[in-house]
Amino acid sequence: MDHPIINKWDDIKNLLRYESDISIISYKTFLEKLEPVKVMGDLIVLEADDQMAKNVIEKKYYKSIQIAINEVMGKVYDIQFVLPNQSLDFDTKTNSNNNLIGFSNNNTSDQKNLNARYTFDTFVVGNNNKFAHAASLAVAEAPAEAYNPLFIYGGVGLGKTHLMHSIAHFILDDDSKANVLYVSSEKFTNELINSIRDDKNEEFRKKYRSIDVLLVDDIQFIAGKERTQEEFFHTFNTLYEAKKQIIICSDRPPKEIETLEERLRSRFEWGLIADIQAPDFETRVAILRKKAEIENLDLPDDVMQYVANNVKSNIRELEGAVNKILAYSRLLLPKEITKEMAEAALKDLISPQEDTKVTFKIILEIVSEHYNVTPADIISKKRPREIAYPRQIVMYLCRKLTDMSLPKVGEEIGRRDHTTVLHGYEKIKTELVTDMTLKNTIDILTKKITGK
Ligand SMILES: Nc1ncnc2c1ncn2[C@@H]1O[C@H](COP(=O)(O)OP(=O)(O)OP(=O)(O)O)[C@@H](O)[C@H]1O
Repeated sequence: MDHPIINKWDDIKNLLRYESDISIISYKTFLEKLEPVKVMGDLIVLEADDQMAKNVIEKKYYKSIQIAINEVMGKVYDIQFVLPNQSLDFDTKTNSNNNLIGFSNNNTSDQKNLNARYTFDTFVVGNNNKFAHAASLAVAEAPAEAYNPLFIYGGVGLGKTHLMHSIAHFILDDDSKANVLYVSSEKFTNELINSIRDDKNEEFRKKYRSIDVLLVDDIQFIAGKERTQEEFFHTFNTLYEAKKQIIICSDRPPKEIETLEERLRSRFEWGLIADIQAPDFETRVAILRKKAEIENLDLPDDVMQYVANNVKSNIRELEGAVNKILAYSRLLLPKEITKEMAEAALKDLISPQEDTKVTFKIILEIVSEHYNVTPADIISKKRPREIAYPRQIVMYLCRKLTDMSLPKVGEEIGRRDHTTVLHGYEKIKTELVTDMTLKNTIDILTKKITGK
């Protein structure tokens, strides 16, 4: 496996060993042999020594491990534990879209490319999402019979992906052999580009046209891409005519996706369109309560209300706020979470936003998340390609999207010599002329950064 966590695994283990409340005997008995075997988006798979250790770790140490990982990697991951005999078929391929780093499990790797936490059970239903939730459940219970296609739209971080994964899990729980495929439109586009490049168009078609349930996330990104739209149109028709279920997500309704071909737009409107709005205060508190329950956290009511009152429009940020409070509480004594502590932990998050201008920090965060490296890695001196490359992308995007001078970008990124920044910028610019996959990725990153 090729992922930054490998180099940092000893630091994580040291935190568990020396800085947590875990006794040295427990550490040696259960945790010492724990090793990362795969990282997939926000999910880390850890291999436990044996069944007994796995059971105990799952029950008692999940949170401590998650916090230690967060402290070292600067990101909260979900964790899944496996046993050595559950070994999977490894490769070192990076799937930039789903951040799949680690194993490919033959034909089922895409099916497994689902976040185990995103199920109907963990989804809180409120006024903002009850229609989309009901529609998703109906589709999950009767694929291709209830509504086809199902088109879900809503703003950033409001639960569209969570609902899509819930549908996929529900269908797979019912029939583990169902051919369910979840992809983002970025992955669809990149696979198409690669299949054309490698003369494997037939394989691509075969893969996408033999699916029982196709879930495509962020469809708005295919707008303006003629060849992708053409291919998706035929995929859609083939599946639809074969009575297979199609579920599509977007940040806006079909009629507002500019440069989307009319024939696709009308197809997206054939079935049911359901929207998700920002949650109201009560739903935000209910989501926090659910998170506390699932993760066994002791979050006092006044803390939940403080967070819900201040983080309003994005559930990912709501969760991020809780994770920040947890990380903060771990560093301080007493560890008991209070409203004062929450205020201190969230002061950067909650202080009035300067403006919506594109900043270095936004570029850094979005690029690191996309390439599954930490912001700290990007501004470090490390040189492996999986870090150096996203660093060059950050340099490129800073030049393209901000008015920062070369020396200023150099300063932010920890390079005194601004010619390094110029070199990074020029390199990506040159590659963009011939590399369509990179172009697609840059387009998507730009849209995420600028919100346009
Ligand atoms: N109703 C909900 N109940 C519980 N958790 C939720 C709910 N809605 C969203 N979340 C959580 O918020 C986070 C963001 O959700 P998700 O990734 O599904 O958003 P999204 O709409 O797909 O965002 P994007 O537009 O960025 O792709 C996830 O961790 C998800 O579990």
